[in-house]
Parts: sequence; C-alpha cells; structure tokens
Amino acid sequence: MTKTETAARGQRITFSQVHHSFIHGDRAVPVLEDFTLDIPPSQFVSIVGPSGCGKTTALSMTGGLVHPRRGTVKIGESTVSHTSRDVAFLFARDALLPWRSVRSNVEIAMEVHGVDKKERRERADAWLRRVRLDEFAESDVLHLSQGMRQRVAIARTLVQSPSVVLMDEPFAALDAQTRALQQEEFISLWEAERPTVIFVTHDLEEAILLSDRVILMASRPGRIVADMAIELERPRSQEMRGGAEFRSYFMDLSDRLRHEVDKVDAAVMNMRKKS
Ligand SMILES: Nc1ncnc2c1ncn2[C@@H]1O[C@H](COP(=O)(O)OP(=O)(O)OP(=O)(O)O)[C@@H](O)[C@H]1O
Repeated sequence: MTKTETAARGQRITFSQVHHSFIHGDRAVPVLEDFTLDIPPSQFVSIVGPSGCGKTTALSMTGGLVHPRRGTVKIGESTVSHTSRDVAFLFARDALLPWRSVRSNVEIAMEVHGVDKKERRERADAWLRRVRLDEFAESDVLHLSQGMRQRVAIARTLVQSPSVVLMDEPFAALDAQTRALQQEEFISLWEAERPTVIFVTHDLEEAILLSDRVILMASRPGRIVADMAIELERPRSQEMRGGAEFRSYFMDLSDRLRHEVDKVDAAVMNMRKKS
C-alpha cells in the first residue's frame, strides 16, 4: 500500500520537563518552565494563553525548529532533533509561492521529498478536489481570495499525509465568515485522517470548537495551568457555539484566562513601580 492510500495516523507527542530560555542581551529570560504534556495519538489539542507565554515556542519545539535547553520533546519514541516530513506546519500567513500555480504550490513538499511527477500530480489534484479548488489548479495564486489561499495552504499541508500537524493561528488573517467556514472545513478534513494536531490560538471559541482538549498556559515563565477535556460530540459544527455545554466551557476558560492575564498585568505594574 502506498502512502497515498494510507490514512494518516497520528503519533503521540510528549514534552517531559521542558525548560527553555531565550538570551536577551546578557541575560537568559525564562520562557518555558517544567512544561510536561502527553498528547495521545490523533488527539486535537489547542494551546491558549496570554501573549508571550511560550505557545509558539512549544509548537516550534515539536517541529524541531527550537531545541529545549532542558528536558525532551518526543514524537512517538523519537526525540525531536530536526524537522521531519511526518510533521507539517500551517501558519496565519499562508506563505504560498506567488510565481507558482495553485497545483504546484500544493506539490512543493512532495517535490522536495522526491515524489515522482505522476504521483505528485495525482495527490495534489485529489487534495484540490477535497478543498474545492480543482477548477483553479492552473491558476496563479495571486488571483485567489484570502480564504482560497488558505485552502491551498491546507491542501499543501495535508497532502503530505503528516502524522503531526502544527498550526499557529492559521485562521487569524481571515474575516469572521470565511474563518467560520474554514474551521468547519478543516475539522471535517482532520476527522477523515486524524493526524495529531497542536493548534495555537488566541480565540477561545475556536479552541473549544476544534479540540479534544485545551491547554491553558500562564506566562513569565510559560507553564501549564489548566488542562481541559472538551467532550462535545463529533462531528462538530458552528451551531454548537450556542449550546449550554459549549458556553460553560467558554465561561470556565475565559475566567481562568482573565485571571492569568490580570496576574501578568499586576507583575508588570510592580516591576515598573520598583524601577
Ligand atoms: N527567537 C527568540 N529570541 C528571543 N526571544 C524570543 C524568541 N522567540 C520568542 N522569544 C520570546 O519568548 C517569549 C515567548 O514567545 P512565544 O512566541 O513562544 O509566545 P506566544 O505565547 O506564542 O506569544 P503570542 O501569543 O504573542 O504569539 C516572548 O517573550 C518572546 O519575546
């Protein structure tokens, strides 16, 4: 069976006692402290928290872009030490190459990994059908709307059949209506193949709607302060936002987030008073 025919299966992701700091001038500023998290295969996990708490740093470590100063990050049994073809990224900026057509943007990772031309084309076209852009395969990406561009980016990410997908505010640049459509579309694409997902967002409703589990981080240094299972049934839809269970998750998370943001504000005020 080729990789094209195999449904992607998620891999376990484990962070064990990860500590990290970035050097600013002559001092090390702690970013993550004792960050420990076990994500079972195929779980969809969102990370939320105040700006600067280390969400993107944790995500980048999973992708092998940042290496922890202490502790380990594993995918399956292997410690992450570099980027891998099993791990795909999706960001707010779609990073499509403007000089390439829609199809050849979707083919790019397969090209890098040496997949032959015929298979590349078949896989790209299959994904363009799934994101409803098959009519635009030959088009120039510059002529697409922002929502269509993000669908090309989703196809480019999922065409690799990754076992892990790392998403950093992927829908943040879209208007509210397009964003709602893309969230729903992404959930159904994910439900078909179920790679493990880590999804970073500032939008609590988005986190609840998409995830099996929401991790709330606090800052200075970044650590986990809440780990909430979201037990809404699947398939999920936008209408669920109005339901009592959804609202209760939202109230709980927003109270806890507000509390964390207030603590950061108070700490900053104290530092200012002292200096
Ligand atoms: N390459 C880097 N060099 C130095 N400092 C960095 C670097 N990357 C991140 N930082 C700092 O580490 C902290 C955590 O950054 P990170 O981007 O992980 O936070 P975040 O929670 O994703 O923030 P946001 O929600 O604003 O995107 C911030 O204070 C940031 O300034």
